[in-house]
Amino acid sequence: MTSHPTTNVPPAPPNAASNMTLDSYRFPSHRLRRQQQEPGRIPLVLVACGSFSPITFLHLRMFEMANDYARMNTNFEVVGGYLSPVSDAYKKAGLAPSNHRVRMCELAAEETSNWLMVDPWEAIQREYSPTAAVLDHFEHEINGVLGGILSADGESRRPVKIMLLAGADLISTMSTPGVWAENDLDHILGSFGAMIVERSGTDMEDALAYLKPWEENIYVIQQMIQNDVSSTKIRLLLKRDLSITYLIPSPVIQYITENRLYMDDDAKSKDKQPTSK
Ligand SMILES: Nc1ncnc2c1ncn2[C@@H]1O[C@H](COP(=O)(O)OP(=O)(O)OP(=O)(O)O)[C@@H](O)[C@H]1O
Ligand SMILES: NC(=O)c1ccc[n+]([C@@H]2O[C@H](COP(=O)(O)O)[C@@H](O)[C@H]2O)c1
Repeated sequence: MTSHPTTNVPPAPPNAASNMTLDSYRFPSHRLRRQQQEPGRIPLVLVACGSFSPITFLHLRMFEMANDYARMNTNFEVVGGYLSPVSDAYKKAGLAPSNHRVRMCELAAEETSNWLMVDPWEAIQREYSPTAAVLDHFEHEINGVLGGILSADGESRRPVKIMLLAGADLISTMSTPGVWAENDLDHILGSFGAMIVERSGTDMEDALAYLKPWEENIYVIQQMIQNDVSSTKIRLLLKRDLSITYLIPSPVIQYITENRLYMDDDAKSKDKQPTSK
């Protein structure tokens, strides 16, 4: 008995993020709002950096929570949201090959949302890109190459604020010596800013204590419905041959099944070919 979908995952279109290489890379902007809808607000793009091995509903929920938070509590207008999977050079335990992680993020974004996108730029780099460099890349693409966004009255162009979207566990690593360069912290939290989703197991006050100099640029989002699904727990269930249905999007489950991901520790490093199914 299975509640998994039985149809095959569709192949990615040729111009999809998951088919891009360093040579063919183009910044995905198909869902980026090109004109503001609300005059007087500051246009905002949210960028979530992470392993996404695999992507879960909580990763997707973070964007919805941040969008609600921005609308209700700030003067920002969210005009786009990006998932930026880390490159294979990160070498974290449980990291499936980047082509698979990008495709899973793409399936999740395309199938469950009308505003989220996946940027494969970080994932396809041979070297690891620190988060500050990833945010610089978004700044360059959105405000440099695309020239920002058209104002609501259509009469001028405005720069878009780029902000990191992360869970509290990530922000708590910022006070761990040696994990983040001091300059990078200042660049991320001083120039860009961050929206932080609380996470059980992380004390928000402790996590923020070290980050006082930048507190005006840090927005803390409480989860009204606690969800502590994590990629680690999903991988654990898969290894034990237990169901992951209703924890991650069904096309992603289907993709994992078809590509036999997370079956054992070797599987992640062996199959580096993009799926052609
Ligand atoms: N349950 C959760 N609550 C709040 N934030 C979360 C949750 N799960 C993931 N995040 C955040 O999502 C971002 C991407 O994280 P990542 O892909 O490393 O996910 P993860 O589920 O924590 O992974 P792993 O279990 O492999 O360490 C991070 O900023 C992380 O803090
Ligand atoms: N120095 C840095 O820029 C730095 C340090 C730790 C984590 N990160 C980023 O945070 C994200 C999540 O990392 P973890 O899965 O290790 O929590 C990744 O995208 C990673 O690149 C960046």
